Amino acid sequence: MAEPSATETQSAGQVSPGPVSPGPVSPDQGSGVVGAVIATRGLTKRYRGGQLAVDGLDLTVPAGSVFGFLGPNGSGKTTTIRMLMGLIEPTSGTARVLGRPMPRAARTVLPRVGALIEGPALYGFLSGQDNLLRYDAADPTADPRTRRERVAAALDRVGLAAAAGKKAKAYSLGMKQRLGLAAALLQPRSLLVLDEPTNGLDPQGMREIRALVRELASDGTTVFLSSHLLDEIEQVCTHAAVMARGRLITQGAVADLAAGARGRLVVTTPDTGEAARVLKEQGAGDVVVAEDRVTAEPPDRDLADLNAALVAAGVRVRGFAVDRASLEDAFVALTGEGFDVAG
Ligand SMILES: Nc1ncnc2c1ncn2[C@@H]1O[C@H](COP(=O)(O)OP(=O)(O)OP(=O)(O)O)[C@@H](O)[C@H]1O
Repeated sequence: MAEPSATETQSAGQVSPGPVSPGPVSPDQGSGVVGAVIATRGLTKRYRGGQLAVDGLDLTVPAGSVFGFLGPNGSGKTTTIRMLMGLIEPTSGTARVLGRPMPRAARTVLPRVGALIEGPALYGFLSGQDNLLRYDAADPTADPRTRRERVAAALDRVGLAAAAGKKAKAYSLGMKQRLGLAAALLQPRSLLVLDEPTNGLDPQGMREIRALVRELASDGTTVFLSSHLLDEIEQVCTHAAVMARGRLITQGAVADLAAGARGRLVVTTPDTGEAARVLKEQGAGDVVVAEDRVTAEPPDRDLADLNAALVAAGVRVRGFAVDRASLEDAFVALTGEGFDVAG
């Protein structure tokens, strides 16, 4: 299968339902992982130029999760999503979505999947409502007699009912993204796949989309969303997988991933210079002084001894705490490098 060009990928922004009636699809059927909505084994993509974009990916997305697919730009997220959606063929390995192999079962699977990939393809000169009517009309399985109700319900679901008659070109970026989500929600979906849904949005737009994702997930729809923003994943997702350079670094419940890493030690003191010296002497790593605080990676020993050493050296300790570990700490601990986000 030929690789779609950038423009083809854009026009595939909404994966329109295929002509085949979906029929019952059990999420765990044949995936080998009970309850997995997405399961990949050794999934690999090498582009024609030789670029190894995805390398032996074993991904398991539990049913009902809000699953964050996290990684810096270029780590292989979009390539993975394009393989999951049957837009490109893997070089090797397998991908099952809703229990069926992709891309082979695309016509059966895609009607159950709402997708928003690389931004929605919208007609600016049409109203939000008319855009959705067109999307719905392009779906051969959609009953024209109930089209208006479906469109109204989708607009309502994403909070655009009041702006339904406004031309899409007058929408803010956040509203455009919400309209894209409404298009993905015209039919009942078992899975929503959102590629960087908050990319390019201002903080208000980001909040809107995050709130909407949480709400969509609350009715049990599995949501798979990619992001290069660690805090976004922490705020929205129940589960996450972390990618770096095409490889899976870790995956699991967000709480477990962060718990696997130690947070930073924070010492508040007027004697920062002396505190930094003692912390280094005691084996703390990456000691940083900022105003009246010294932060460091805690050494692998009882922190009570560390505090005692500070006090014994005459450091007046106002505060001594270990910050809650974040996913970023987990990423740094796992890869030995910072979560470098370009753009
Ligand atoms: N069509 C293509 N042909 C050749 N190389 C590609 C192609 N698409 C992506 N790549 C390369 O594959 C690697 C992974 O890219 P991919 O777009 O999947 O990453 P990503 O994590 O989604 O990043 P971004 O958020 O920037 O899209 C990158 O090095 C990229 O340059």
